[in-house]
Amino acid sequence: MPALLSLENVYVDFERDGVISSVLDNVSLSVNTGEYISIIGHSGCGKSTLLNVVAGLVPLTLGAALLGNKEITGPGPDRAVVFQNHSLLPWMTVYENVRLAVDKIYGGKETMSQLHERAMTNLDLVKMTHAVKKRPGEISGGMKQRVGIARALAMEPKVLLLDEPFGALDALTRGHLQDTVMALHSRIKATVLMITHDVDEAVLLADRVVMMTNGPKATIGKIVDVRCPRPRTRLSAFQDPEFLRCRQEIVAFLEQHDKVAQELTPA
Ligand SMILES: Nc1ncnc2c1ncn2[C@@H]1O[C@H](COP(=O)(O)OP(=O)(O)OP(=O)(O)O)[C@@H](O)[C@H]1O
Repeated sequence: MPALLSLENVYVDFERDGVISSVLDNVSLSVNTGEYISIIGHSGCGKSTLLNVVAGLVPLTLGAALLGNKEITGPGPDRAVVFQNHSLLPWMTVYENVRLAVDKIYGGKETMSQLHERAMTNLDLVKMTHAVKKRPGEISGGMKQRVGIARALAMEPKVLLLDEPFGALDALTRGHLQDTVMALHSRIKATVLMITHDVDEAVLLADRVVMMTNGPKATIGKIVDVRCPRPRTRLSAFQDPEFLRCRQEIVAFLEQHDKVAQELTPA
């Protein structure tokens, strides 16, 4: 089966005040339909840059990024991004925030009741129909992330891009949202690329964990296949030797690439 998404020898350089910095150096990755990929690596290595390449927000310096055999040349409705800091429009209700995305993509092609149905179905998927009339300022951080995910899902993207989607949440809310995303992934067979700093989260959710080397000139250092059976629960995963094997491999990789700790260790 051909890959849904392929990054082929991707290089990204940024230029600031005439100084060029090479952030990504020869990154290649193929992602199949329905796969859940976690991306982990030390701060500043280039994870968001990689995600932004797929989102079409960052141009490549060299190489190719293909989605369904078509070159990615800019943002498009086939890719939806959920950021860490929920980017809901504060003056709109929960419903209006989701409906806006629905109208943008399906407006003019579907009836009003179909558009309404789309917004409500996706709010129902993330269990937020009780708060449709509330504004973002009136709901919790976890709820805002749920709405952000509903808005992204409502676009029916080929790929869902999650940039540290649970990073700003407390542990309990984070756990609930991880469960929601796991359930959604198995239910709608979404293809997901998720950035996280949390090793357990990376393993729990993913089919493969992509580990990036430190920048500048970051690349993919290692990929771990997570063979824990699905559906997964936190409890079953944490007792699964396969989960622990993956966890150990990632922690070892991150420690090996931990520049800060190495700088702090006396010679
Ligand atoms: N538009 C840009 N122009 C110039 N430099 C940039 C730009 N975007 C990112 N960078 C630089 O590229 C490097 C990688 O940034 P990026 O945000 O991709 O890393 P990250 O791994 O996602 O970081 P974190 O884990 O801290 O969120 C950083 O040094 C950053 O300053």
